[in-house]
Amino acid sequence: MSRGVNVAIIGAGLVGSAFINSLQSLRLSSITYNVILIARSSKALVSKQYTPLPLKTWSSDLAAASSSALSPGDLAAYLEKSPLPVILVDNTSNEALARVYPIFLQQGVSIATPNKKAFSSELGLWTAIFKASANLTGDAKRGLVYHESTVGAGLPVISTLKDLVATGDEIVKIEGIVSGTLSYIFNEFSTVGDDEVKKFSDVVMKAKELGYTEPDPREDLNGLDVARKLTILARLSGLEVQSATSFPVQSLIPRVLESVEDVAEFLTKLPEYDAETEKLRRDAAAEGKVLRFVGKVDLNPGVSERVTVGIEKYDASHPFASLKGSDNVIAFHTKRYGKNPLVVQGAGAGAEVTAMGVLADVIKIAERIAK
Ligand SMILES: NC(=O)C1=CN([C@@H]2O[C@H](COP(=O)(O)OP(=O)(O)OC[C@H]3O[C@@H](n4cnc5c(N)ncnc54)[C@H](OP(=O)(O)O)[C@@H]3O)[C@@H](O)[C@H]2O)C=CC1
Ligand SMILES: N[C@@H](CC=O)C(=O)O
Ligand code: NA
Repeated sequence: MSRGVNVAIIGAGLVGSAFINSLQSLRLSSITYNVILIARSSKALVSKQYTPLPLKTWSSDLAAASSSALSPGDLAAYLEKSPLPVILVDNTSNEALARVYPIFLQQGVSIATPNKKAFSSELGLWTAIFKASANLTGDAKRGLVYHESTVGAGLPVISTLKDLVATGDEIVKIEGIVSGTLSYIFNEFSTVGDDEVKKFSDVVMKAKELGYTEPDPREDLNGLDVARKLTILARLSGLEVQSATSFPVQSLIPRVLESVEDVAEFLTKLPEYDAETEKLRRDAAAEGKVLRFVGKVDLNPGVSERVTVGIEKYDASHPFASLKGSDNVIAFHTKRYGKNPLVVQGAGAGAEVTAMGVLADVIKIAERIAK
């Protein structure tokens, strides 16, 4: 007899839509995935009897839905009564939802998510999440939490790091380009040869159009998105990083625009400050170098700043200089791998590759909990 899980999907934007489409085309699965809830910020489709929602028409059904989005409390009450094990798929970047993960996990709801907020806010939330989960406790009444797409989208970054640590390897240093947006921006803006010089603000707009940026692109430009990812990598490596703002992070937001509240106004004004980034690009080019936005976790003894995030200059011959598109590259320097780091590279942003990571997590959870 086939086993099944119920799936509740919060967030149906770029990643959420791609996730629902990928879920529909799942093949060769012995597990049935019943979607019982799909919500965006103002609307929700909810199956009151926990029967599967029809997925072919989900988008128009959601647009026509009369229910407003559920509060985290109402969502928890609804999921608690599910007759099958439940996986909550959080495809938002909402912090309030991330903060109630411990409650969902305690009541047995598992979570798969690309939302970095839960894992990169204060250390207490990270600890509460894993204490409440079955990941650490092994308590089958609790939920599991998987978050591969929080770093490097669908690239196997989190799973690789967890495997290294679980098998007793020692992390020495992790170094990489972990923002699809900033990778794309600098790969286009600061190129080897620099034949055709592009405006920084034009490339930012293009990255937004391509769906690489956070819902608010300033979270990419101010370095916070990279800082959040580095916080996650550092914590998984054993460093008790207090928060994503507890180490040096370089921002690319012009100081004068820091106080602008509205995103649209910010993007309209950004071209007025192109000269600042253009100078950085030209100075690097004069040394035969390119600019790249890099994050590092350094566990070598004696290093004072364990985690750093910012612009670095690289020779044209360096592997970071020849990255393409939104590619991420993450080098794991470990005791076992010695002088040649384990390197993971490929598209690190975009709806399809991010949804792939989330769906792979959902499958891993379902294989453990389906009934
Ligand atoms: N895009 C990418 O390449 C990658 C994204 N991620 C992460 O994936 C997540 C989603 O990103 P993306 O799809 O690009 O973002 P979008 O802005 O396209 O989608 C976000 C969705 O979340 C919904 N939402 C926000 N708050 C709530 C809420 N309180 N209740 C219900 N729904 C809510 C929005 O509703 P509404 O439609 O009404 O606005 C929207 O549908 C983010 O955490 C991001 O960091 C991770 C890796 C790569
Ligand atoms: N905005 C992020 C999306 C993935 O986390 C990025 O550009 O990498
Ligand atoms: Na990943």
